[in-house]
Amino acid sequence: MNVIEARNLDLVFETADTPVHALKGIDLTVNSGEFVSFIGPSGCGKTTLLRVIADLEQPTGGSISVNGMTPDQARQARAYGYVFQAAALYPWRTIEKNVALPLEIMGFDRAERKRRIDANLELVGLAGFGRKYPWQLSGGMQQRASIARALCFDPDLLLMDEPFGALDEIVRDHLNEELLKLWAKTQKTVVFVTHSIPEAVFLSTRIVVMSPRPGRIHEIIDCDLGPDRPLDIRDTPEFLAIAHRVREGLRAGHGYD
Ligand SMILES: Nc1ncnc2c1ncn2[C@@H]1O[C@H](COP(=O)(O)OP(=O)(O)OP(=O)(O)O)[C@@H](O)[C@H]1O
Repeated sequence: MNVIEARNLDLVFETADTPVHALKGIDLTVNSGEFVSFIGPSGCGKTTLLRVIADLEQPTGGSISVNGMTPDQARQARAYGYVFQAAALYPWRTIEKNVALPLEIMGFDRAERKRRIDANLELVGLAGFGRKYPWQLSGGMQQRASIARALCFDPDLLLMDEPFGALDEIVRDHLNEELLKLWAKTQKTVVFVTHSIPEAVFLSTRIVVMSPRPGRIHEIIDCDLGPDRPLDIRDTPEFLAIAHRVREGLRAGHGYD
């Protein structure tokens, strides 16, 4: 089943001076269970495209559906969980209270909230940390908590905007492995924004290479490394060949103007 279907999508931001053509002619289909990454230079529209899927921005042309609905209907049906660049946890709430927030808004009763909080903190490796406050956890743990919050109402689709961009490489590697396991276990569809070629190749089933001004899809690269990907797969010729294709695509799509 198609989870996301974008056709000839356009988005122009009207600004005080010149309009910014953030997305142009985007055609993209994401199928159920895929892990699709958007990669491209800063300002090419990766975040904007993710925000259009999440109904946080309105396209100025073309069409898009999410789970067969408009983005607005999909948002209201809680079709997706969204993970931001920064963990965006409320500092005055404990980790479990932060994870509980969407569940409170959706009206789950106390027992069901507790069941889901425990299950999702366990899933992201934070069992036992529910009573801590965000500032008592490392950056990587805070980002795991924000993933637990996005997963707690069990959406089929996870939208992730550079969730590990601010973390050091060792923590990032570890969370990449954990995310891959979580994806295999839950069978969710993931759309993931990144600047990192190794991260995109390690995680994805397909990589969408974008180019700037206006933001377009330059190329979509299949990443058929199979579901079992230990970190040292990054040293294999297959991995390096895909990384090379992505780098070439980025170079070709970039005007260096
Ligand atoms: N609300 C807005 N108003 C005007 N211009 C905007 C707005 N949001 C984004 N833009 C512009 O649209 C373009 C695409 O931005 P976007 O944040 O999607 O890029 P990106 O590829 O995610 O960048 P980065 O990798 O740096 O996060 C940029 O030129 C940005 O300045």
